Amino acid sequence: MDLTCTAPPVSTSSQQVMFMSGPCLFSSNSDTVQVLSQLVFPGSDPLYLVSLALLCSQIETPGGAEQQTMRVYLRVRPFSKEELCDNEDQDCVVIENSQTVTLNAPKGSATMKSSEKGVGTSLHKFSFSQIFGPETTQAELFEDTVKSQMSDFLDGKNALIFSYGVTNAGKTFTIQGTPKDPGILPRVLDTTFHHIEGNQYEGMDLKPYLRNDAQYLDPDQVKQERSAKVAIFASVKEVRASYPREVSSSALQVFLQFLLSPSLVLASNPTDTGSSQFALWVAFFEIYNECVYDLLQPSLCSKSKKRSALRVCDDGAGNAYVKDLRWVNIQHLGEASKVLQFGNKNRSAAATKMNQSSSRSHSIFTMKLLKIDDGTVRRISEFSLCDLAGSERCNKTKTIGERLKEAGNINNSLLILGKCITALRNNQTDRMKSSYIPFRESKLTKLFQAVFCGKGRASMIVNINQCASTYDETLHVMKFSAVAKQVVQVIPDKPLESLAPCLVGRDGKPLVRMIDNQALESYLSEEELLDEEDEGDMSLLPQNELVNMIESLRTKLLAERRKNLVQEMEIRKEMGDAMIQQLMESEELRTRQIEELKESYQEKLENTFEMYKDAIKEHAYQSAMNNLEDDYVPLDEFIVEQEKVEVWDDRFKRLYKEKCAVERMCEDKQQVTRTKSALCISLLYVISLILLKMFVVQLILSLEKRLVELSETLKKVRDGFLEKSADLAALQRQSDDQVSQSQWE
Ligand SMILES: Nc1ncnc2c1ncn2[C@@H]1O[C@H](COP(=O)(O)OP(=O)(O)OP(=O)(O)O)[C@@H](O)[C@H]1O
Repeated sequence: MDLTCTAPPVSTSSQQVMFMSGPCLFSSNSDTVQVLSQLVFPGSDPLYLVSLALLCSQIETPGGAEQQTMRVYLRVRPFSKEELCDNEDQDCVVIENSQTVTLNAPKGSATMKSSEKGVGTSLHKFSFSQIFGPETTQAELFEDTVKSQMSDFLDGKNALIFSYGVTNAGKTFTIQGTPKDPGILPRVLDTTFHHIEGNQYEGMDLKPYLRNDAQYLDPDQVKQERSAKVAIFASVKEVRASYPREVSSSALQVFLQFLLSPSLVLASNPTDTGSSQFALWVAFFEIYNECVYDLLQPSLCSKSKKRSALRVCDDGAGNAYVKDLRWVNIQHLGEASKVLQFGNKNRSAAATKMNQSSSRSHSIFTMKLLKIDDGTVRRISEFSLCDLAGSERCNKTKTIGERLKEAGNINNSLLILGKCITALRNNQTDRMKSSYIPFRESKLTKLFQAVFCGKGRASMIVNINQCASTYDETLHVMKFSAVAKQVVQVIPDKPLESLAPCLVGRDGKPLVRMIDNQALESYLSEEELLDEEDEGDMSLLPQNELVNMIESLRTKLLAERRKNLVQEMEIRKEMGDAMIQQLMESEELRTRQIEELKESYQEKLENTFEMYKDAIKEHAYQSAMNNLEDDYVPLDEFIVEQEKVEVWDDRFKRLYKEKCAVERMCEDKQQVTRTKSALCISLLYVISLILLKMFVVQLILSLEKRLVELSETLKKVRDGFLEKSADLAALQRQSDDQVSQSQWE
């Protein structure tokens, strides 16, 4: 019986809530799970609750939902010639059997150094769902890994494959391959087209909307879709024309031949498509530095335009989707290859513009298969292939500036992915413990939360190389994958056909919706229906029994509430611890980054200095070379010139000699002059001496004369004195005589 209703503005998932919460699907224990999971992931959708309930309450899976650990495959790529020349082959990776591999630390690796110090071991053993050695072909890998997910996708279930590994380990080769050796993605497309062949919906008026719904397009919108598609394909033609003809055409031919080759179609019987029709829509985007960029936006090709980041939004039912992402309807394999080429071209163009290598971003190619019956979308299944960025850590890579930021973001999103996987695993192993799962902390995990939580099957292909130089990083990748391998996934065995997507119109408002009652019944398990009957019986019980039952239920409820409270407190504490831990880790990371930044600046400075030195040397050399070119003369002219130079040289020498002679003469003359002068000076000196002597003699003579005169004068004075004295004496005597006479008298 078909149930027709005018759907209220709610999404598919909110209708799932109705299905779940009607009959008593969960035991009291699983009710706890529901409360808890709403605490941990507010808005998480009920299908996830089913999976969590299965994990936590150990109850049998209703309707036979399948539980299995996540499939983790290992692919070891062969050595390149250069790597062999560089002595990278040191038996680091030894494949023991199809599921076990041993890693031997090479000399000089950090692991070996730690083991020599007694910390850890140099030998590590890992097991995988399956190991693919260097000789594995792309076809073999596809057969043994993707096939089961491929059938899931065609049966209406979701699938996710992501390739993980260090840079240059072969992730892109595995996902996309090369034109001559196509990888998983072209093979998935090939198989899908083979499956829907003859039943393709050509209307292009039913398009994916939000995460799980579909939108009805009016003729104008269809026209817009067609012209956008034409623009993309036209641009791809231009790309092809820009390559040398023989290369582009032959490579493309091989790729298209591959795509069209029936031999590569899945060996399994394609599911019977009945009268249903199918539409395949694809999107291609990348996450770079925690920003989502659409790789199918034509504007990206123009050099001047800056590409704009898209938002990751919630559809209201806990499902993340990329808002305004371009979805392209593809009708055949040729179109698929063009879309892929266009996206890759955009990716490398953007990478060049931003000076990044494409391996620095996570690229995601998503296909949505719409199953359409009588113009109504019955179900939508999704297949995403995610080529993760290289997993190397920033302490190894010499990262500066933008590189550091990008390495930080890559490491962060991979770290969050790792944390989600670890938390999922922990929650599953210790069911009393519900750790916070940080899906919403990175765009990558936010987008794939639904798949991890039971809305599809995820598998991981771990790519490694065998190089000794990247051993430590490879070991890190292997440890991460060992955790991933333990995650249990709950995959509903039925397609979500009963939860038919909500069909919305141009304005995004829901249109009339059909619900297949048969599918609805098949979705509700026998147990659930029996529960409903039990509920009916209860009303017939006597009043006292009902009162008792209410009492016991109240007691149970109180006990549950108490338990919930304790668990909530534990969760809050764990979340707090996790946040503190994360803060400490990010602090440590920042410190390390600053240290590295310092080191790298130092190194950069030294390099720049060296560069300048080299440039100056180069410049000097170039100038010398240029001068050499400018001054070039033929040999004959050179000899003539040389002879002239010799003549001039002789002349010059002669002149030089003459000049020297003249100089010598001048010098002699000067010498004579100097001698003459010296003689004159001597003569003058002698004359002056003579004159001086004469003057002195004269002086002496005059002094002598004066002395004589003075002596004479003195003599005269003395004589005069003597005379006078004699006179005086005579006078004295006279006087005495006179006195004596007088006395006598
Ligand atoms: N299985 C393989 N067989 C042969 N060649 C391979 C294989 N895997 C990878 N290669 C080659 O190794 C090189 C590196 O591979 P690829 O570019 O896929 O690495 P990657 O991990 O995607 O690197 P990045 O993270 O930098 O994008 C390429 O030249 C590729 O062709």
